[in-house]
Amino acid sequence: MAREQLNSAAYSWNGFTGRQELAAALAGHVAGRLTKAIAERGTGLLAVSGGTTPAKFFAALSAIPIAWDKVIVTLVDERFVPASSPRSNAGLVAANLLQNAAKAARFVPLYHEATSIEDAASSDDAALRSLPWPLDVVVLGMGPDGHTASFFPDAADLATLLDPSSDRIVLPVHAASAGEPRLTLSLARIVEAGFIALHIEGEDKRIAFDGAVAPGPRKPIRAVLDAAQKPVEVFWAP
Ligand SMILES: O=C(O)[C@H](O)[C@@H](O)[C@H](O)[C@H](O)COP(=O)(O)O
Repeated sequence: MAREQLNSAAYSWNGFTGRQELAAALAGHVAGRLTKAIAERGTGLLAVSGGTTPAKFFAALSAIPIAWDKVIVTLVDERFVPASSPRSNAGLVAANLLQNAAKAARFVPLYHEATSIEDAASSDDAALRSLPWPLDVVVLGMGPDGHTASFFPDAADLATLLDPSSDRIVLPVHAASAGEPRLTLSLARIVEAGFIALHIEGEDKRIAFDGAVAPGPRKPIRAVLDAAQKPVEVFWAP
């Protein structure tokens, strides 16, 4: 269990001594919340982030024998690349999460060929409306710059991405620091989730998180903490 628990109104800190211990604990929490959702409403809706951090957590979660055939997995955000690209979050999820018991889950990707990122976001927005919102579980990552999802500090139209009253599900993102155009869930859909986990590892990210919650210029992760309807559960290991 967590070695260090600090609470505040906006988040609960769960510190672990090792990354494998964190992965097992986070996987257990997510599996439990999905099982509860399935019992309450017949399905569990999970959104996960990509990047380099989640692989151990995905592997641990994939092996837990819950009713995966009643789980829908989608992405918090996606790079505007096909699943075959090494940059693809859909590819990361396919290789690490949709394995073992979790192979039975339904996966809803964000990327598909389109003439522009705006067109892709609009068609995603229409297509994902049929999912059983709100999210039951969302697992966020965070960059050293305090971005989460694809809410990059230098994103054009960042205010639209962070609008807690938005009725959008998927939005397009243009941000020089992102590497390529992105598709992202809106903050509004993220903060209404039943369980919001923030999975970060390493001293650099702990320092970045501490900086984001301290007084000062508001970083995107702080916008999520401020708007979340329940405390965000932070899972951190060195
Ligand atoms: O597509 C992505 O990259 C993610 O969704 C993004 O929000 C990620 O969680 C952070 O950038 C942290 O990435 P790392 O895990 O690689 O540090």
